[in-house]
Amino acid sequence: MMSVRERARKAFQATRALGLPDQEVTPVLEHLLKLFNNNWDLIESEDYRALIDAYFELKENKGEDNRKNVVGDYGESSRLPKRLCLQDSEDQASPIKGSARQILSPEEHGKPSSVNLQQGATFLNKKDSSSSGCSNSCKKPQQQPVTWEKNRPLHIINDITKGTENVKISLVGEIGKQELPKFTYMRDNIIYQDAYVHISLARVADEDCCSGCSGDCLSVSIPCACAHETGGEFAYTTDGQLRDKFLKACISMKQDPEGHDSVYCQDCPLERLKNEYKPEKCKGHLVRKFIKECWRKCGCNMQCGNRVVQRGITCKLQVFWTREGKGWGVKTLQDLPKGTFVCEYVGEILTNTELFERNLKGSGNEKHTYPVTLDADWGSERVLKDEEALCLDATFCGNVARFINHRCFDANLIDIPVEVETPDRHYYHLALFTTRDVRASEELTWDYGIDFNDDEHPIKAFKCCCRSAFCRDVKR
Ligand SMILES: C[S@@+](CC[C@H](N)C(=O)[O-])C[C@H]1O[C@@H](n2cnc3c(N)ncnc32)[C@H](O)[C@@H]1O
Repeated sequence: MMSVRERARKAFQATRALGLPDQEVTPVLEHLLKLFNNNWDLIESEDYRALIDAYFELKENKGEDNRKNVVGDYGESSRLPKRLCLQDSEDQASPIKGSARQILSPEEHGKPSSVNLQQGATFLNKKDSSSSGCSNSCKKPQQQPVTWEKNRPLHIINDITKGTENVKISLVGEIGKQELPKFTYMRDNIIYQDAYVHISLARVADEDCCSGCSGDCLSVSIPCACAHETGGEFAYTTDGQLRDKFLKACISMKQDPEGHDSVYCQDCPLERLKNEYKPEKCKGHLVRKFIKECWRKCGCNMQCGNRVVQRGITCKLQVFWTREGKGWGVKTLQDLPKGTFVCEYVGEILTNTELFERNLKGSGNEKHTYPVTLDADWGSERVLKDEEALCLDATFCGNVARFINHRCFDANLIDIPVEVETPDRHYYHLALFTTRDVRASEELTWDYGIDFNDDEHPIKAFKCCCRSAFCRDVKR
């Protein structure tokens, strides 16, 4: 059991990470403790969400000049900050639900009383500059911590994962301002219909696993067969981060694709989609670096250091509404060192043809799109059959990664292919790792690798609002 002193120290550590001065946080903390009957769990839940929101609400209400009177601002009222309106998806147990219900008055609760994340989302993208309201003249080289600006009631879903992940992932929006996302949360990829993904132990050759190992493969002096893919050295360090050299090579490949090897399909599935009868020549696919994780045929245990992605999300993340016209986005609620695994991009596994057919069924006016092509193996010698040219589509079913927005060139995440269950490279996992140290409350982004000038691409590019100094969407 942590002492009060220790708990207070941790609370200040969290607020300091956001740049909030201790002397201003102290009275807010004291007030909330009184309100919550010294229940520290309520202060600590959601990464000190109640404390941080109370602080910002007060600041916004009173303005810079009145900060010194912070204690008096709450007076003896037993109200929660009105921006805190807590909701759960119906089958979730929220740590603050009981207390929130007791404390909030009906008008403070706001309108909606329950949230369902249902199926039935939209699909295709539209180059819609009017709704985004952004232009490339508003560039900033660095991503900034995300905080709430306006004094509006907040809408919080305690856990969008409905208990399927190791950690809860909350969603925060402004009531009445934006529609809640409609999709089914899924922790793992699932085949939609025609995709050929053959997972069988018989397909895993002896040289593709380490049946002779035991315990943790990273703790032995001579790396086992599972390190062959990454040049005889595991991709991970014993701290669970990506090895710097490996990460650097992946980033360099992403940032300078022309300077790296590409392979060309004999009959490119992407070109076939653009023009079935007269496909153009393959434009090339980058030869990607793969991570290979130990799996079921390996002798090591689940805690083996070479099993990171398959153990799932461990970082504290939050879905929030972005202000730049990108829709929902994801931020981290904790500092993340460089090379940290954040999450996998999860969706339905579709063939490219199925994706194309889905596109045709859509209205063409959908604002956001969620497909990612699994083309890291498309350039191998053989011709890919249709059922082997795959993509992940998170439109209807997916995990938190479906909310992560794009940033050109200097994104703080990078996508890396990961082999887990099958050595067949037309199916693999796509994992997102930090490219640098990321501070708590920064928005997480990855470079989707979009060519904003490719007007022929079956999925139209959006108007980019990434604000990177290196934004590639310069034409418009
Ligand atoms: C995978 S989703 C990301 C989550 C999405 N923002 C949402 O609200 O569900 C991709 C879509 O988000 C939007 N988006 C992502 N990054 C963007 C950016 N840099 N600029 C503008 N829109 C962006 C685009 O509409 C894109 O089709």
